[in-house]
Amino acid sequence: MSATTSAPARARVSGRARGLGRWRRRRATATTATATATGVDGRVDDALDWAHTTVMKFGGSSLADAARVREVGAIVRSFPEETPVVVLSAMGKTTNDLLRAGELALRCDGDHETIETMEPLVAVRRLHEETMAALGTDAATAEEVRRLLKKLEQVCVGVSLMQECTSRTRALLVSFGERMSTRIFASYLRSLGTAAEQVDSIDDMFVTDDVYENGAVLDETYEKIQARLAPRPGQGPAVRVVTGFLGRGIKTGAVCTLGRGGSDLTATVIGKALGLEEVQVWKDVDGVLSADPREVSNTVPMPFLSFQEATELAYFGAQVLHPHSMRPAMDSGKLAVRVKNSYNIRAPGTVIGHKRAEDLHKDWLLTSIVRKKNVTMLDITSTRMLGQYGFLAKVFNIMATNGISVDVVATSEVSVSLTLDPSKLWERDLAKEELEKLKLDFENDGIANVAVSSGHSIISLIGNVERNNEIMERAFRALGSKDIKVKMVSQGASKTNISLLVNDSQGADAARAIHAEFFE
Ligand SMILES: Nc1ncnc2c1ncn2[C@@H]1O[C@H](COP(=O)(O)OP(=O)(O)O)[C@@H](O)[C@H]1O
Ligand SMILES: N[C@@H](CC(=O)OP(=O)(O)O)C(=O)O
Repeated sequence: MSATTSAPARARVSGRARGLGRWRRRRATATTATATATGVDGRVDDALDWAHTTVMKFGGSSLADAARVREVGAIVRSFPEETPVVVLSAMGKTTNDLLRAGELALRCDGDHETIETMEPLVAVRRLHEETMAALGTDAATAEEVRRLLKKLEQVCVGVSLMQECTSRTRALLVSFGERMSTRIFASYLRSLGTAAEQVDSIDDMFVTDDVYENGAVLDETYEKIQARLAPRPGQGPAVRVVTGFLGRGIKTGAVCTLGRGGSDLTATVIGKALGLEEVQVWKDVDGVLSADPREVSNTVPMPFLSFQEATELAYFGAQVLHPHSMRPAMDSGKLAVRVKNSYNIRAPGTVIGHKRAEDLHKDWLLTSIVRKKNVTMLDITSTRMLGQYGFLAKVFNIMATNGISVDVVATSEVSVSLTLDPSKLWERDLAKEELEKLKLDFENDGIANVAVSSGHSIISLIGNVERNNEIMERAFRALGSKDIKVKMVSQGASKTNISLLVNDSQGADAARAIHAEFFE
């Protein structure tokens, strides 16, 4: 990475370096991985050395506008001894705007002018134009970004003419966000004298199955990343600025996303592919917090989380991490994930790894409280007699044939209560249809009677396996004091997570009461 730094940037970076000093010194000795990589021609190349590579992911919250892009540039350049791979999400709320543009286009009649002036498209264009103007983006990049903006408009015209916005189209629409942010950022780094190259992850790199808006990353991706990011003979090191969130479907060749928040997963997949020891995920909070800060005040950051805790937390609804993003790190055996705050770079952040460090948190009880809203519960009661075997097998078989995933389960011999993953039921009509079919499947087979109720919250308590009795006792005391009724309790075999079901209307109060009991 080039050492050329403008005066203001240098001042900022050196100020920060004091705060980052200890962490960086430790990183310098820790990051000595030498990966065995496969070359472009498929040859295994033992000489490839990723020792000076790190992966840094910045989400939309870190890239809200030109000022934030400058800050992110300063962070990237404050690791002069390394050549990072930078993974970026779309700027600010661009992904949401692009989805809204698709929806609105459906209500237009294909008229170019109406599409061009649609509010979400105007917002996307304005944000990217203003950012480029403020950063002095080079002419070639600005032209490329404008070409993308034009193409985006054409896709919206297509949606309004065809009068359909399919999952495949939505994936294509949102891809413009990451394709623009990475180009603008790479150009900005170059303008500061840092060699940088934009890389499209949809361009022979991330291969997914063909689930357009929630693609699973396929194994061939790992070799492709090594080939794509390998240093090129005769070229000096350059920061690679890679689009997060995106891949290409293996059969259709269509642009696919890795699901909302999927750039975290892009980063850990790259970290595993390059055999690294740490991936940094930069957010707008001081790490993984004890609860959602938008709902609970006085939250505190967790210094350490195990992969299992982080996965449970993400799966049960904490927006801070993508639910699948821990898997590549877990599989790699040596990769840790560090969550840092791009707005407060001195905060140590959260390290997510295999082992809880002995000296941290000896007395820890509860790690985090997560609330998942809008949950539907099924109460399934067997119509057969006690002792009937195979009841649960039949229940889960019916769930599987209906393609509905289950979150939390509590059973007795003749009945089972379970909650359904709300992401599966996000369209109202579909939810109704799916639920009715599900009920019929149970009742037609004469297996069970089903009662469906919605509007629940799952409060998940991620905590210390050894001290579950204490967690339960104190949580129930806190809920009791606020008169909050618990409708279902479930504790997984892993015991990392205790789940309590309450009414949505009491969900936020429940999270606050439990948080106050354990953290305040
Ligand atoms: N337990 C939690 N810890 C930290 N942040 C959380 C938690 N639960 C919810 N959040 C929210 O997640 C946000 C960060 O995630 P996200 O918006 O996806 O970041 P980014 O866009 O930078 O990837 C925070 O601003 C915070 O409001
Ligand atoms: N831009 C995508 C992908 C992503 O990871 O975003 P973020 O890092 O801002 O959560 C989204 O909004 O889902």
